[in-house]
Amino acid sequence: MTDATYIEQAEAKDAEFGDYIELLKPRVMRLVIFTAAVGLLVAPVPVHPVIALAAILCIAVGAGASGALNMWWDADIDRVMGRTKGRPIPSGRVTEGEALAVGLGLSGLSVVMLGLFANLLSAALLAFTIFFYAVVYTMWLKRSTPQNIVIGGAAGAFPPMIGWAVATGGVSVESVLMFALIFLWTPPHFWALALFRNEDYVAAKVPMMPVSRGGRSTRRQIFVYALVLAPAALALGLTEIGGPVYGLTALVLNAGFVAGAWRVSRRSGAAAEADGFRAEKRFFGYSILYLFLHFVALLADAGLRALELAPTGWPVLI
Ligand code: HEM
Ligand SMILES: CC(C)=CCC/C(C)=C/CC/C(C)=C/COP(=O)(O)OP(=O)(O)O
Repeated sequence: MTDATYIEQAEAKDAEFGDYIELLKPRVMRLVIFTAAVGLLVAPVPVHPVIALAAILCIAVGAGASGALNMWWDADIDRVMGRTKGRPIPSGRVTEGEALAVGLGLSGLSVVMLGLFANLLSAALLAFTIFFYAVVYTMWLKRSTPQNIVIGGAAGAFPPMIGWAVATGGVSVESVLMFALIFLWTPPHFWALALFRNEDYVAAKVPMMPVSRGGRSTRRQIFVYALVLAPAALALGLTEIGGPVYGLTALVLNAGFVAGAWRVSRRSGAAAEADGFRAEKRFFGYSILYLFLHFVALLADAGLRALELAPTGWPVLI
């Protein structure tokens, strides 16, 4: 065998592994995993670092597995949409059978391992989250109602609650508010993208809000969700895991989010088309930063408390 053949084989093998990783939707899931990790780390019960790492790995594998199941079921519509037609199944690099096997295998493995490393509640929540995204959202709601991502978005909101359950073995006001933060954030996050990817969803006949109810209604709803999201985000700052960093961060970020949503809500479809959906694209990018920084701020306040540089809770600001 020549050197060139060796190199070709090595490259083909690497590419194959990369395709399986792509099935796990790593770009979206990294923020999901981060929120789960923060849920675990800010809980008022210390977790042994090895258990914490193992649990976060299990949640990451479970999240990836649910992504593979989503890609298996959605292969037909992914083939039609410009954004997704290069994915491993539509482009023929991974078969549907392989994606299903990866999805089911990793789902089972992640749930069992989390049960062994942590506790039953967190494993049950992980199993329910995978089921909710892969079955309730992907197989049922996504193709049947414009409220698909409102209800289905709950799946993306569970991870910090799973992290919290790993540490505490329970559910609390704090974990419910972290859930609410992501749950209420999901519609503005996704509909901003759906506005500038509308043609994809029309072609694939997926009844996303802009397809079913039109741009005007979607823009108005983005603003309404931003208004409801702000108090929920601020309320998290009033709990035991809130603190000065979170309080100030949430104030600034929510003012920006409401302002951005207002701007999007005031634009006509024609104006958006004319400038290439600049405001919608910016708002979508900002939505990701928004969620990331809320969880960074929670982590920072937990750090301050651990160093005994801040008392617990909101009163520190007053
Ligand atoms: C039902 C709920 C959700 C829907 C329908 C949704 C939809 C999407 C879509 C279609 C994209 C574009 C992805 C691409 O270009 O391939 C995206 C991007 C993204 N989403 Fe969401 N999302 C949801 C929930 C979440 C949640 C819960 C998180 C994190 C906690 C999240 C984090 C992200 C991130 C980080 C990106 C950017 C990925 C990149 O860098 O390309 N999403 N989302
Ligand atoms: C722990 C665990 C199981 C976490 C799961 C978290 C979760 C449900 C994240 C959802 C984020 C996501 C990739 C939505 C895409 O929806 P889509 O399928 O409509 O988007 P697509 O068109 O890009 O496939």
